[in-house]
Amino acid sequence: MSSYQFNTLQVEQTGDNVYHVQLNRPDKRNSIDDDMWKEIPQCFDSLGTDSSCRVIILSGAGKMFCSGIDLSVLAMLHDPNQEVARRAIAMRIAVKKFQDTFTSIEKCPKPVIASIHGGCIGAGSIDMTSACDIRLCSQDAFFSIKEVDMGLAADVGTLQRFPKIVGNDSLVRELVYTARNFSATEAKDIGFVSSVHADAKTLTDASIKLATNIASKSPVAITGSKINMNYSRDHSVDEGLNYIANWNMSMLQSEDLMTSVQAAMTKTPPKYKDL
Ligand SMILES: CC/C=C\C=C\CC(=O)SCCNC(=O)CCNC(=O)[C@H](O)C(C)(C)COP(=O)(O)OP(=O)(O)OC[C@H]1O[C@@H](n2cnc3c(N)ncnc32)[C@H](O)[C@@H]1OP(=O)(O)O
Repeated sequence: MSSYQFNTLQVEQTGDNVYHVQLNRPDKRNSIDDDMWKEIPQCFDSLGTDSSCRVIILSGAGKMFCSGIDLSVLAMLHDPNQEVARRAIAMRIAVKKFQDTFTSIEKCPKPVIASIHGGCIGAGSIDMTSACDIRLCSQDAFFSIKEVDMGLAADVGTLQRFPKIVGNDSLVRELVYTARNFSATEAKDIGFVSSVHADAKTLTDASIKLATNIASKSPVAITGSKINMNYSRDHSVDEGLNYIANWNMSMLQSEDLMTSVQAAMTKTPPKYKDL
């Protein structure tokens, strides 16, 4: 039995150093209720410091990946008994907490692969998966930046992360303003997902294969790459170069470097210690 126990997430180790986190409210299409908002950061914070974990796969149980925020959570945000300023301050705290949920995925020092099948809607779509490192999907996947249809501007990551991934401002605005569904093929064409697989089974197999490959690499190199790519996305080239120079003044002294060089010279597969 997994040592990770949650109400809304199922976590299991699937092979060497690879963990699989499933959103697990299939009857409610994995919509994100209060528990799930809280448990996602608990889960990713714990896996981030678990030395047996090098790569994480994130998927949804049942018919689809995720149908966004649980609509009852959205409805409950209004407290008519509070006066406007107190209500606004409470709302800000709530939004920041929701944001922190997905930021925990981005801040997790292990690569996270989103494995998306079926619907990927609203908070569970671009918001959550833009915070992941890599996205794979099945042919039946469809995506929608649904927020404007709920009467709100997306506020938990889409408007900040998605444009930097896709790099097509015109299309991003079209998808945000229309909330229209877009297909797996379109997601691949715009560079949001890296590959499309025939069905959920082949998607899972491909996700595990990719995760296993990454998990076989030096964990020092992988975590350093993630942290530095995240930093560089939000800073100038000069600042990014400075950051990696400071990072590598210690990390280049890792035994992983010698292990890798030796493995290359002797043509044997390298074996790295857990972090
Ligand atoms: C501060 C704000 C922070 C974040 C804001 C985020 C905004 C968003 O996330 S916007 C997106 C909101 N989500 C939606 O609008 C999706 C609504 N659901 C649907 O359109 C459909 O259910 C579907 C996802 C397309 C799935 O259709 P289908 O497969 O036919 O299943 P259903 O029979 O419709 O649903 C089964 C069961 O699940 C419940 N459910 C589905 N989605 C949600 C949801 N988002 N919230 C709560 N419940 C949901 C649905 O009610 C059914 O429940 P029963 O009890 O079986 O009736």
